[in-house]
Amino acid sequence: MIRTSGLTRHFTVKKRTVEAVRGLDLTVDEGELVALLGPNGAGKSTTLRMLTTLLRPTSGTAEVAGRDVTRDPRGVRARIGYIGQGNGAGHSQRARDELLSQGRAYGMTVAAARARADELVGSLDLGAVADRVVSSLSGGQRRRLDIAMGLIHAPELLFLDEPSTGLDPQNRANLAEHVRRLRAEQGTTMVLTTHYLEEADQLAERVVVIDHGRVIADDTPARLKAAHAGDRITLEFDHEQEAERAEARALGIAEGAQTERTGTRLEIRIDGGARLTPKLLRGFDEAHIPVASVEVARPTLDDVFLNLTGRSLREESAGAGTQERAA
Ligand SMILES: Nc1ncnc2c1ncn2[C@@H]1O[C@H](COP(=O)(O)OP(=O)(O)OP(=O)(O)O)[C@@H](O)[C@H]1O
Repeated sequence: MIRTSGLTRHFTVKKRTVEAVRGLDLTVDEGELVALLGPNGAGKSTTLRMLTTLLRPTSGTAEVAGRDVTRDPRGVRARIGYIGQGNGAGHSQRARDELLSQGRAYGMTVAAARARADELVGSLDLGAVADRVVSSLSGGQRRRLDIAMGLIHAPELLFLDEPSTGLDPQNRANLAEHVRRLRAEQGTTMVLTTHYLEEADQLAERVVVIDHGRVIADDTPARLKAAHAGDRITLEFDHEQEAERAEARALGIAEGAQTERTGTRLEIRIDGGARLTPKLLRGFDEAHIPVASVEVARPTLDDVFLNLTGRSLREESAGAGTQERAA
């Protein structure tokens, strides 16, 4: 469904070259639900904009839905749906009419557009708001309408750029549920970008981790976590000295463990941490090191990112949005 080779895009900002996407090789098969995950500025939107023909690659090739993005952009556009970041100003049309206009813009007959709009209003749970003007819809409803608009012409492939940005956690979960259902009901191949770790983890069958314009990992969330991150055991002690002794003891018990000590806290990363914890606690007990508290956490995609780059995706996303842009 998508095949890119060495896809690259540079921008020139104040005589400096920004390498937004550098030699991206990506394959997405029919029916997949893939998330491009990365911090702000990683190159996710630029990749999506090249795949949807909104931006010409500097070099490399991309074939989308069987057409080349540079040689046949119209052919690509006819076969895909694209939902960009946010939709700006409110609209004075009713939601259902907006959908019908969109269908007509794609050359559908009134009857076909109406039938398809009804179907999408049903699958995206828009029945209660379909006759309201768009500007009066909530963020979550608006986002669902955006998705319906992107799907009106029944594209084989749907691109969603940061679909849940700006939504509260409940609406985000709700949107994820709708995306999953759409996939199940309509079999549309979907590629979405996100910097929400939980969203990528729960929604996508495959996560492509992008950093500095390159793919640094590409697999199912479960396999990424198994390959790149262990469980995290966090221990608290009453005194720093105890944490120090516990660290030495832990390294003797848990071979291959990675430890990090901050004051009275000791963090241990290791595969199978949950099963190892009782053994560790027995070891500390034997050495007369009293443990104040213990917590075992399964790895997250953030741990994967941390392991691959030495940086946390959470911190990067929190401090987002200060990059320069030019047209
Ligand atoms: N039109 C542009 N002009 C100049 N630089 C740009 C332009 N668009 C993107 N960039 C730069 O390219 C890099 C990648 O940006 P891009 O928007 O693709 O990242 P992203 O991963 O989608 O981030 P976000 O999560 O913030 O949307 C950034 O350094 C950005 O500043």
